[in-house]
Amino acid sequence: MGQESIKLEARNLDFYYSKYHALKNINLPIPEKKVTALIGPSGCGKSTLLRTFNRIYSLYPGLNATGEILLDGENILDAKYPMNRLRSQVGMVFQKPVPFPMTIFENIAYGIRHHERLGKSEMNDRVELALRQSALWDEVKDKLSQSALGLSGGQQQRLCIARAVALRPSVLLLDEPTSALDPISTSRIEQLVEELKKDFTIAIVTHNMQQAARVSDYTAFMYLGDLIEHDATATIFSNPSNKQTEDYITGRFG
Ligand SMILES: Nc1ncnc2c1ncn2[C@@H]1O[C@H](COP(=O)(O)OP(=O)(O)OP(=O)(O)O)[C@@H](O)[C@H]1O
Repeated sequence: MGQESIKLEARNLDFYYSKYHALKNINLPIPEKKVTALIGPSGCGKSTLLRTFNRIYSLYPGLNATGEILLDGENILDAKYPMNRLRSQVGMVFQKPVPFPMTIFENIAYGIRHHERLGKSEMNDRVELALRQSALWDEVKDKLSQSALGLSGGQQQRLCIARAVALRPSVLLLDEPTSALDPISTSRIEQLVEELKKDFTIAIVTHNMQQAARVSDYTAFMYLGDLIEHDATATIFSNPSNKQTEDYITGRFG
């Protein structure tokens, strides 16, 4: 690891789906304003780990995390950590873009209203900024009052990113954000991730190793609920220390 400051950090993190032990003693620092990729074969726990970072699992009974996840040094797993604050600090974007069945403008404004009261012109500015930050503004500025469902898949995914950044989080979690998209839309999202890391700390789950190599600064390789290796992306892809990591990145399994 370099000298970056650590924004988010899993410490001795275990996670259970009822009795199933899905994450085993995970220790992972996520440096600020960098991209950290989580990779590993299907079922290794990448999405589970990403979801613990915003405690989304706490919506479901029977799921349990132990250990700590520190966000700016505060443990977000602590029941006293306010969920509202967590939701505004840590934004999430899912695999399949799911815009709300509303106008493009309302898709962004809706979430903002849950957290803040803004006047009309302030709201307009915030919506515009979010759309600019997501590289969507030029394509939608003349149709903000049209339904978001009329956008292409790639545009819908950038709208979902806009919806997340509109709440001004410090961390963005991206769960296989391009796996439902064509190559051109994928490449736009990858460029966007490069831009977004100037303002946000990003963790991205991807099953696409070329994507991890292209977009991330750090890569964590997981296998069967264990974090096997975590290092600078260049090191993981050129000189991994662990044999399992090497086998995975060279395509020998997974
Ligand atoms: N809601 C759930 N209830 C029970 N077990 C679950 C649940 N969700 C995931 N699991 C199990 O936890 C393990 C990790 O799943 P997870 O989705 O985190 O893996 P992943 O690495 O993201 O896989 P993929 O690349 O296929 O999405 C798997 O064995 C999975 O079957």
